[in-house]
Amino acid sequence: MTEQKASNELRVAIAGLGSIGSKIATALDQGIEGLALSAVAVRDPAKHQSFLTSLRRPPKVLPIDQLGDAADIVVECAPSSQLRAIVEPAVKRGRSAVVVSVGGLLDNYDLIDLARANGGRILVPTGALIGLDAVNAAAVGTIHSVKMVTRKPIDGLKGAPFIVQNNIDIDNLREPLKLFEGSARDAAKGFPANVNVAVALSLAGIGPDRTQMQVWADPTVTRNVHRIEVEADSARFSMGIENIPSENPKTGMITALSVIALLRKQRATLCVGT
Ligand SMILES: NC(=O)C1=CN([C@@H]2O[C@H](COP(=O)(O)OP(=O)(O)OC[C@H]3O[C@@H](n4cnc5c(N)ncnc54)[C@H](OP(=O)(O)O)[C@@H]3O)[C@@H](O)[C@H]2O)C=CC1
Ligand SMILES: O=C([O-])CC(=O)C(=O)O
Repeated sequence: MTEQKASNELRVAIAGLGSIGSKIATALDQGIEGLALSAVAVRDPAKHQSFLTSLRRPPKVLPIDQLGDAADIVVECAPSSQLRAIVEPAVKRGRSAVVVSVGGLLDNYDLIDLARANGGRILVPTGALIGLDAVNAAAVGTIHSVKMVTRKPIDGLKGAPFIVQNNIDIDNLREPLKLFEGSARDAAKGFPANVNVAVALSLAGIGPDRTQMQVWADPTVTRNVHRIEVEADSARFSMGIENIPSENPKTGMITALSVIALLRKQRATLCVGT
């Protein structure tokens, strides 16, 4: 049954309460103008019980496919394997889905048509990256090339399918090793928990096949480092960000903050940046 709204607040549901989802839940509980946390979905509710009861207004705990019944905006922050199960029912109901496992969108691109047909929306935050406003703007004109280089500490790359399938030993590295060079689409297949940022960049710009990417395992860095070069008919720009890893070493701390900033914009009177 559809939940009745108590006010004109936008109801927000969160799928996944890991390093990103728990920060968003806390921010919503502390107060974001015009928004209220209505529901969450987790794999193991018992594990998150004490966190949820510590919130001032504990949300409902629902199965992931029911979040769209209880919310206007569903925020996906679970592993990309769950992306479809979270986003499909939400956009079918005409809801907005905020997607952080952006790489998973490439294998589920029909969700965009599904959202369009049902009045839903898919919102991709800048996440752990920088400057998607400039890339969006440049894409209104013509972008000639987008090149990105990602360097991560060893702990942030362990277990990536590309490393496992190619039997690459990164544990004993003493100097940086280029693991991958190719398209953002192929990078997302090989490093699904590491290069969502490259897919977001590609969707803002010239697409996952033309966006060029390198991935390095770098024992000399302690942060997730992303450098980007864009060549367009309106501008040439270089961008860089050095993310402090969160409690999940693969995920930069700024990712959750980017989603919170996106949520703040939903009802803010003053919005800055595109
Ligand atoms: N767009 C971007 O810039 C970035 C995107 N990401 C991506 O964001 C996503 C989330 O990252 P992060 O928060 O660090 O990941 P975590 O591993 O910290 O958290 C994932 C959460 O999803 C939950 N989960 C797993 N399976 C299910 C399920 N079937 N139903 C409901 N919940 C489930 C986990 O539950 P439990 O706690 O029980 O294990 C956990 O709480 C990842 O896909 C990551 O790759 C990361 C960094 C940047
Ligand atoms: O946090 C980061 O620096 C980027 C990341 O993991 C991703 O894009 O998946």
